[in-house]
Amino acid sequence: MFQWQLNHLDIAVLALCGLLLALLRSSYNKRKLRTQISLPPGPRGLPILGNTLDMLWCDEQQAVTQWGKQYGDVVLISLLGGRNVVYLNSPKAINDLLEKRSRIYSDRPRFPLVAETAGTSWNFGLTPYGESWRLQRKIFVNKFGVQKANEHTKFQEDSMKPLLRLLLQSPEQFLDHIELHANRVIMKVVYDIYVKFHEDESVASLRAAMQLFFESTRPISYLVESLPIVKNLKFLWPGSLGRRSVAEMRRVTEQMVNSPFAAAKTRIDQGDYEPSYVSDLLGKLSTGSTLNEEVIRNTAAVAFQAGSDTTAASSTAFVLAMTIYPEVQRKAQAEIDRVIGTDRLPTIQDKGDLPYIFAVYMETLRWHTVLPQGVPHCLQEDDVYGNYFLPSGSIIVPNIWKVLMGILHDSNAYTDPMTFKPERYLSPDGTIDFSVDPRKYAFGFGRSRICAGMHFGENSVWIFIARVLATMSISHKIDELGREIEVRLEPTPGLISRPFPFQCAITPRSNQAKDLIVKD
Ligand code: HEM
Repeated sequence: MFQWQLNHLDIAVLALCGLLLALLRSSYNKRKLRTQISLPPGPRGLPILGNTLDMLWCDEQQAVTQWGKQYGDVVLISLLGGRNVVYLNSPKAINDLLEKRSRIYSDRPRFPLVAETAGTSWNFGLTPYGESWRLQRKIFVNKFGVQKANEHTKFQEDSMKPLLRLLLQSPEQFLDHIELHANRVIMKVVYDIYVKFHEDESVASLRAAMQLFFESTRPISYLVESLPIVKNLKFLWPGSLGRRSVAEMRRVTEQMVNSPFAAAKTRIDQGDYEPSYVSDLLGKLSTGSTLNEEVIRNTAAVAFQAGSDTTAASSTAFVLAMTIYPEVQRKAQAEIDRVIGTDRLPTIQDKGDLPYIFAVYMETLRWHTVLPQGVPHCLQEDDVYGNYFLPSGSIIVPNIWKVLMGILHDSNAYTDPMTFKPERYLSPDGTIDFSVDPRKYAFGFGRSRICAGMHFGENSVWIFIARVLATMSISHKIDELGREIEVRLEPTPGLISRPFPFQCAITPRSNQAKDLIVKD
């Protein structure tokens, strides 16, 4: 009988043929897919320019939401140079792609104008999915993740008193006070620097760098990548960028990254410091470790940049909501009075006993979306979703605002979405119903890219809400003719959104509340 014995060479040749066949088949399948299925729908673009002009001269959030209504859950637009931007407009599309397929959806696109003006290499929140990002995120999460967030609560609580005192003294400047407070918390925890005033030198560089950052992340930035000549046509750059020299813009960011770190280090060297993110990590430096001073300095600056404006924006949105919805304020204060009493301030330990306050926090995150379009992700491989082909390299934008304003219509959870209604999260027995938790969207997506400071941020915003409610009454400001000054939620445009400045009246709830604020 015929017998065929395989030697090592035959096996190797067979394995190679198998591999080749598999590669050919996969490439054939991909080509077939490209021709058989179509790109997602989207607004018709111009030849060569694609939808570039739409992106330059429109309110992006409005345009994107309109496209969502017209074209559905997944919308694609193309930019000059062939770059595709895919908008995800439903919780299902976001979950299916950014969560379930996070392996290939966790990269970041290049931010060419940020790279030009501020540099991106120091900021792991903007760097590509890879080893360096992984290392820095790990270090960061070790200090700010769910396990560690509670280690910072003491300062988050203590810093509320100086804020409440400022609100007593000059309530009309509440927006500045909230910003000072947010900066103060993050600067103390990260660098052990106590920010004294709103205009304090230590945060001036952050303010200037954030302005740069907002302007550099506008849609025009992708044009710089598609058409490098735009780099030299500075009159096309958004906001103030065109009027400033690149060297000056770089200096601002370098100052934000370097100055507080240097100040913290000097104090540590002199032995005159309290523990902070920087001192803890500097204490762990050892030869041969992947941790080094540069990584500590850069990740500290990321916390400073990502953690200030976001918490200030949410806290401000809460004050606006309380101005417009006095009945919510009354209910929340009644819960605090009932559970905590009036002779002490709530602490983070009380969170679980105050479900209505937690519902107010959740509704604050939903009602005003701080990052309405998240931070863009980037697709690393060609992919197929339903009947759509999604090309590798596409910029993927989760339309968080649309989702938080429109999702779950079927379950009635987010009906009447423009109204601030904490009751949406409460079960009939008064406990929280987490099935419609807006945190699933407000903090971004994918185990690897979800907000790395969400637990810390939650504690900051929650304690702000609870202590302001415990001690202050927020209401409409009255004008000279005795009329209420009308206010409404109008979000500022940009990557990080705040409510546009508004007026309100903030007064102590009672003499007892005042005593709690004033006494040490
Ligand atoms: C209300 C407060 C906050 C909100 C709503 C918020 C929201 C977000 C969102 C939507 C993202 C994008 C996630 C994605 O790519 O899908 C993000 C990323 C990030 N956030 Fe937050 N954030 C908040 C507070 C903070 C705080 C306090 C810190 C730091 C202490 C922080 C640090 C970061 C970092 C480092 C990233 C980038 C993560 C990465 O790319 O690996 N955030 N945040």
